[in-house]
Amino acid sequence: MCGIVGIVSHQPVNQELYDALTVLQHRGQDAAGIMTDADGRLFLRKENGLVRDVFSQAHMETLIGTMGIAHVRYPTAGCDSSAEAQPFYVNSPFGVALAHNGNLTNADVLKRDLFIQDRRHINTDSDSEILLNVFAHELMEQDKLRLTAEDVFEAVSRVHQRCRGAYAAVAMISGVGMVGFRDPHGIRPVVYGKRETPEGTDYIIASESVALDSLGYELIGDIAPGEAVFISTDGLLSTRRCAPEAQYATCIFEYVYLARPDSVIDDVYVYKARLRMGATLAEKIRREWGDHDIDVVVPIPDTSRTSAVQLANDLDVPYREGFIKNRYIGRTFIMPGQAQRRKSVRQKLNPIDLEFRGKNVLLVDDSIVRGTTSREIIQMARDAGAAKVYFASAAPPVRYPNVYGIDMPAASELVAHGRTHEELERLLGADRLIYQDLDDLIEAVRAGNTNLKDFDTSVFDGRYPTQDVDAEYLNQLELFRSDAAKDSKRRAGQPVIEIHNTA
Ligand SMILES: O=P(O)(O)OC[C@H]1O[C@H](OP(=O)(O)OP(=O)(O)O)[C@H](O)[C@@H]1O
Ligand SMILES: NC(=O)CC[C@H](N)C(=O)O
Ligand SMILES: [Mg+2]
Repeated sequence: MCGIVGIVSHQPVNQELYDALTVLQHRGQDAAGIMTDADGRLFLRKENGLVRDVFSQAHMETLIGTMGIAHVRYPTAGCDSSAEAQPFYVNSPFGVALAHNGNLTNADVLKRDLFIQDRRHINTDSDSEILLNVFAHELMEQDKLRLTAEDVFEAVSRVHQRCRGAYAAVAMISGVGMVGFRDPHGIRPVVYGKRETPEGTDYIIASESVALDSLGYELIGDIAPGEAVFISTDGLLSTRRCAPEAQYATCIFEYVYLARPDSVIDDVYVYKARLRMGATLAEKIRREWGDHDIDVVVPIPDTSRTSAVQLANDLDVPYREGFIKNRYIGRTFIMPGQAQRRKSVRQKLNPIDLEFRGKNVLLVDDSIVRGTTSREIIQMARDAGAAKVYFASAAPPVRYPNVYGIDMPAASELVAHGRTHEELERLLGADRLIYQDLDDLIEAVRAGNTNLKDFDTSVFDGRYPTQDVDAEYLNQLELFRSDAAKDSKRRAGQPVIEIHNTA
């Protein structure tokens, strides 16, 4: 999923970009980067690691300038080398840098076209470097010595014509300004906002509204599907719809798990959507299991808490924090490699056995993907003395790969893929397993904004809104990006020679 942010300010932007990245850390834990522009000179620091580890005091002091973009990465293409950390940069035209959240589904074709038609060089396997080069090429095609907002919008329109898949991006054109754009399905979120200062208006573009809240910016709105927002270096903002056929198909998994609950995406409060998920799940339990014998509802921290509170409330059953989370362990789902994920669940969560002993416990999670968390947790609840362990998921079974910026490339790694409900119950070791229905999930989100007609629900129903994902594409993806394929690459231990322009 990745987190992106860009700021055009009247003050140095280094600290604000850093602070925004820490607030977006939940979107990517593998690498982080900041690039700033000070009067036409660009400064870049990017490296693998968490935000707090990547930037030292010395780096921060060197990242000067009043315009900049930044990124936290969770890889979905290429590899996890620091050479593919973002922002990416090309020197022509004018010097362009880009940070991308999402995943292109026609990266191979684009890469070939860039080489053969556009005579551009791509140096990594990252689709984001491809996106940058398509954008830079189309800017070049405007053939202007001084680019205007209209020229930038034209280039974005051409990007929409050439690129397929998911992309929420922020790009900086040295000496010209900053542009944020979102693919015509609006699959990944991106918002923009402003802050009035005595020197003038500062602008921000970011993956989630929580970044604006924490920096004191006021939300102007979401960048709509196919829309672009341009802020010139002298602080003028303009927007344009750059794709005629644009229509919302926001990734519904953002509301289930990816986004922070205190963010608002496409006018829907993520927190309220999660409360409604808990309510519909409670309704389903009452409908199908009227004589349930649940003594206590226990969430699996962190993300499921919001749904679990509402579920417990509606069932009129006590809600208890039976698992304590180690606050120094990050999100396990977005960690690379299954071995690390499995180990992290045990390090991350520890039961308070008082809450389990002799009780019928309903554990609640936001989703079951590979089944890493649920399998471990159910066993931990039993070890802690639970009489019965039931398990509820606020999302339907995840059965299909994601191709739009979540690293779930292989159906075979998804625990619900090709398994019946009973098989899953047995495999996870639950006395009863309850999944949210897809229609209920959609309604739980749509209730916040009834203008949202469609969502990207591909991980639940295999319906890919970009309509270019077929069995052949998914087979290739599994071949190259499954855990096994990535592990064997890592084991091969090939050294990576990087291109950096840091001091
Ligand atoms: O079935 P799985 O493959 O285990 O994936 C699902 C789990 O992963 C996520 O938790 P994570 O620890 O990443 O983050 P959280 O602290 O935000 O809940 C999610 O909230 C589920 O608990
Ligand atoms: N999760 C994402 O948004 C990833 C962005 C891009 N595809 C990368 O791998 O770096
Ligand atoms: Mg979790």
